[in-house]
Amino acid sequence: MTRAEGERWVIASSNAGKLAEFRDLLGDGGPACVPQAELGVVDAEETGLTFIENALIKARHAARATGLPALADDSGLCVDALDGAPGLYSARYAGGHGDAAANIAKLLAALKARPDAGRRARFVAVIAWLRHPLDPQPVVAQGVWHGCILERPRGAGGFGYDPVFQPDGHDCSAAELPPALKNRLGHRGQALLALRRQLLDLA
Ligand SMILES: O=c1nc[nH]c2c1ncn2[C@H]1C[C@H](O)[C@@H](COP(=O)(O)OP(=O)(O)OP(=O)(O)O)O1
Ligand SMILES: [Mg+2]
Repeated sequence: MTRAEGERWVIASSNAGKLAEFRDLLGDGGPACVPQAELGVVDAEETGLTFIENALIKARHAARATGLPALADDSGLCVDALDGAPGLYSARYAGGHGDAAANIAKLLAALKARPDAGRRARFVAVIAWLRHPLDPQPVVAQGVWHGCILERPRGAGGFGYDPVFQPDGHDCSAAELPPALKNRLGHRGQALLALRRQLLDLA
């Protein structure tokens, strides 16, 4: 990212997989990006009804708690045959928060015996950046990654639903892709690229 040298942003996420991707995607030379937990920020309550609302809620919460510009990601997996579920509730699909194995088991059960056409899905990430908690002009960008849901998990990389998501154009799961390739192709990488373009336009 290209903002003033010496600047610090808080990354408003507690998800280790996302934080690792942000670290790689944001790279060196931009603002120092500090995960919210390192600054003592606890998770915001995700009360929104859309990815955009939740991304803004998380960014505003971290900006308020730290006094720093804040970057947040709200993301999820939307499955066509399930009318877009688990969607906004991807992290808590099976009840507890962030239990990837339980979430995957519930998803595979919901899609049991579905033919290929019913297994179309997309990852969606909305990233919001706020200068301060009352910033009236947040910068917001979305990324989408299309694919389908596999019949069983494959691979040990990535996080969340990656082992059951086969991106279009690839013969493997997202958890089997080299991390740099997932970052370049994936919803989060696409959203960050779009955000970066907007920030450059504002500079
Ligand atoms: O690249 C991904 N690969 C696999 N799974 C993914 C991905 N991106 C989002 N997902 C799924 C799992 C995650 O748990 C949920 C997001 O929920 P979401 O509330 O945005 O994140 P979270 O609660 O895990 O962390 P936080 O809110 O602190 O950023 O969607
Ligand atoms: Mg969350």
